[in-house]
Amino acid sequence: MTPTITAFEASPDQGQGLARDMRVRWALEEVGQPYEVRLVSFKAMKLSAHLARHPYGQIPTYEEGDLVLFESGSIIHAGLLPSEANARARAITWMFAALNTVEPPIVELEQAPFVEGDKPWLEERIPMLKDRIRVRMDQLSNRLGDAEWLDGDFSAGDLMMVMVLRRLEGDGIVEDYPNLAAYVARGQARPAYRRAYDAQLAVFKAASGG
Ligand SMILES: N[C@@H](CCC(=O)N[C@@H](CSCc1ccc([N+](=O)[O-])cc1)C(=O)NCC(=O)O)C(=O)O
Repeated sequence: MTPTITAFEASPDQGQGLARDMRVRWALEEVGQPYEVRLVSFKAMKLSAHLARHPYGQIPTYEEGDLVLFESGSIIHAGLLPSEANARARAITWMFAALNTVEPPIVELEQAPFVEGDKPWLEERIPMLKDRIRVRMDQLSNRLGDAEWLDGDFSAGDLMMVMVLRRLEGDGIVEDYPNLAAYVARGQARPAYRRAYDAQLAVFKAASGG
């Protein structure tokens, strides 16, 4: 049965593959799983039909038969997790590390200008947020060293970590860590990534008449 995911009808990321449907597209492409896409408007995301799929009215969601999932981290195809039990557990560890430890300070930095843009403390807070991110970048860079992926072969842990690090594009932080910049570039060079990126970009181009 072909699964269906949801994605923005017109993504605010201008087709740059930063919205979280990109993670699901990439994972499905990695395992060669064809999928359908239901495009939803911001308005439709908050209506009952979508809220039945996603309690917060967000994207992405994943439907396959009577299975309905939300949370990009959970919608990772079993094919992307190693079959060996310990390696599989470590890949899940790295997924949580990306989503629970590395991504939160990055999202906080990204959101701050929108949420606290008019607050007097913002100017002082931005450097502090960047310092918190750099602590994690230091640790991740030291752990990755000159390895190709975080733990042996490419896994869901790497997919998530690459997508989380991409959220720093334009901040100049990842570029200060050559091994992390090369790690992200390796992820982006994967054929499955390119297919996923091009597919979500095509949606944006169609929506914007591009
Ligand atoms: N924890 C959830 C978070 C889902 C989420 O944040 N979805 C966002 C889109 S991806 C987050 C996102 C949005 C835009 C950009 N961008 O660069 O423009 C990047 C990422 C959404 O639906 N937002 C609409 C809403 O909340 O009403 C997951 O990982 O799936």
